[in-house]
Amino acid sequence: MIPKHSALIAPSLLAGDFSRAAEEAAAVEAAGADLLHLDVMDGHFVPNITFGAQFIKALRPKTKLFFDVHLMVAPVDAHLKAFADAGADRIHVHVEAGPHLHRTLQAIRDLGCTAGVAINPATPAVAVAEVLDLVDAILVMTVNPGWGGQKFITSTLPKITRLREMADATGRDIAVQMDGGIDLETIGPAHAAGADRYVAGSAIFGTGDYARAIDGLRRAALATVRGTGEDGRPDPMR
Ligand SMILES: O=C(CO)[C@H](O)[C@H](O)COP(=O)(O)O
Repeated sequence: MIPKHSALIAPSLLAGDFSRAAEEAAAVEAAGADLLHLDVMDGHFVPNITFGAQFIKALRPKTKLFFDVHLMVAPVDAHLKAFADAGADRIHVHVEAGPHLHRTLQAIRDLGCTAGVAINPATPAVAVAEVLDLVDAILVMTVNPGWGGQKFITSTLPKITRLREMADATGRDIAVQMDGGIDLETIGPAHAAGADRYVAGSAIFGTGDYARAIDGLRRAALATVRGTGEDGRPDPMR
């Protein structure tokens, strides 16, 4: 398969310095990031606890980056409005978080955000088939959610291709977004499999040069696409 899609880079603040969160957000914006990925963990759906809507609201005036909010939270419905009010542009919820995914995705849209459905490594692609009309992105977990700095699970690659095919079959422009263990080695195979946007924490915030890291990831992805003239920076709102 030759992906026709470009490569957007979404630094995950999870790997940044929380004591300087606003500076970190501004720094990746200046370094050429396409989106800012914000990982909200509840200590229940996943073992770790990070931050909530108040934190995101405080960050909102500090950067113009698209806020790509990943809720690893169950149950989630009662919290959606707080994240929309805080300034989320897209809210991803997990297919595994239940109990009424269709209602949850509709609620996100009714709040004025775009919706993404996140899918864990052990969950088959077909689990999202009935909600594709409600989402603008599929967030494919390429690690088990809960922590940054984990190893990319290569057995997720065939699922990326299946999800790309399912997304394209809708005739709508649905992003297929990788999350976890993305680095210079893994981004190429993920892109070749059909992904078009990439969450990267350690591979950006773990370096001393964010611009070089972001540019390197984008180039490494696009290098796998034969004949592309794309610059990798289309509209992140889609
Ligand atoms: O959702 C996540 C973990 O649940 C993180 O976004 C993800 O792990 C990114 O971090 P890294 O690039 O360091 O793997």
